[in-house]
Amino acid sequence: MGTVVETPVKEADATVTVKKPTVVFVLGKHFVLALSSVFVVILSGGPGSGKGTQCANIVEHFGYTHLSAGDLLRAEIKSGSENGTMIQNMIKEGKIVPSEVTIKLLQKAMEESGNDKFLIDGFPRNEENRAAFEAVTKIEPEFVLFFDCSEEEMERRILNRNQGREDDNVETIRKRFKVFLESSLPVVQYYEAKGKVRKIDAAKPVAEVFDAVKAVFTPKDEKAAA
Ligand SMILES: Nc1ncnc2c1ncn2[C@@H]1O[C@H](COP(=O)(O)OP(=O)(O)O)[C@@H](O)[C@H]1O
Ligand SMILES: Nc1ccn([C@@H]2O[C@H](COP(=O)(O)OP(=O)(O)O)[C@@H](O)[C@H]2O)c(=O)n1
Ligand SMILES: [Mg+2]
Repeated sequence: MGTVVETPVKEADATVTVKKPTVVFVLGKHFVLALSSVFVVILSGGPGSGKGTQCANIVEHFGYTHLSAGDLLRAEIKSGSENGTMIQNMIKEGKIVPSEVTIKLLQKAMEESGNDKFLIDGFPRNEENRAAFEAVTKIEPEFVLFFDCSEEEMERRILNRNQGREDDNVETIRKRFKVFLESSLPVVQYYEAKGKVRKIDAAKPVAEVFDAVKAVFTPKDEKAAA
């Protein structure tokens, strides 16, 4: 994780170890590590556009840690957490879980990973997600990979996904498409205005999509040398 200087910080009777230049601040009664020195890439795109599939490829080739907001929320349901029922109902309805819940899961996963390069898949999904994440973590993504795919193709893929997901049915898919258009696309537009969006034609076969993804991750000087 780069050069790490460990500094003990004391607050009340809690002691945490901070890795510089990480910033620590207090949210409610809990310490929250703001991992402002990490390298974050956001993956956005409609449900079924292939985000998870390409994340697995990126992890293998470029050594990132993959954090899927949906996977973290599904694991939280399985863990028997007090928020489990609420999360399950939101997912069944295709609604976005309150940011506080998702951000805590993301932060915990980042802190436990031991890595400093993250793919954040399926987050932020609305303006509330984005603003809360930035306010709490101070993390600014390096870029946003946007997977562009037609609803027709995404629906076909989801109905063949076979992962036993409760939201992979026509009724919920339609709701998720609506949420994507109304709530998630504006976030992509926000990053677009900052010049951070790298748009990928995600309707192509997996290997071709990965070729396009690889080109985004490969530093320019390496591309010139190749
Ligand atoms: N480029 C592709 N072409 C065809 N099928 C794909 C492609 N990418 C992913 N899939 C399949 O489509 C389904 C949805 O992909 P997934 O990676 O779970 O998407 P997302 O995380 O964006 O919802 C999976 O069954 C996956 O195997
Ligand atoms: N930031 C997020 C991401 C997912 N979710 C919930 O989790 C569901 C599944 O998300 P996902 O990322 O696993 O879905 P896919 O795009 O992979 O199909 C969403 O439809 C939301 O109900 C959320 O509430 N907030
Ligand atoms: Mg996914």
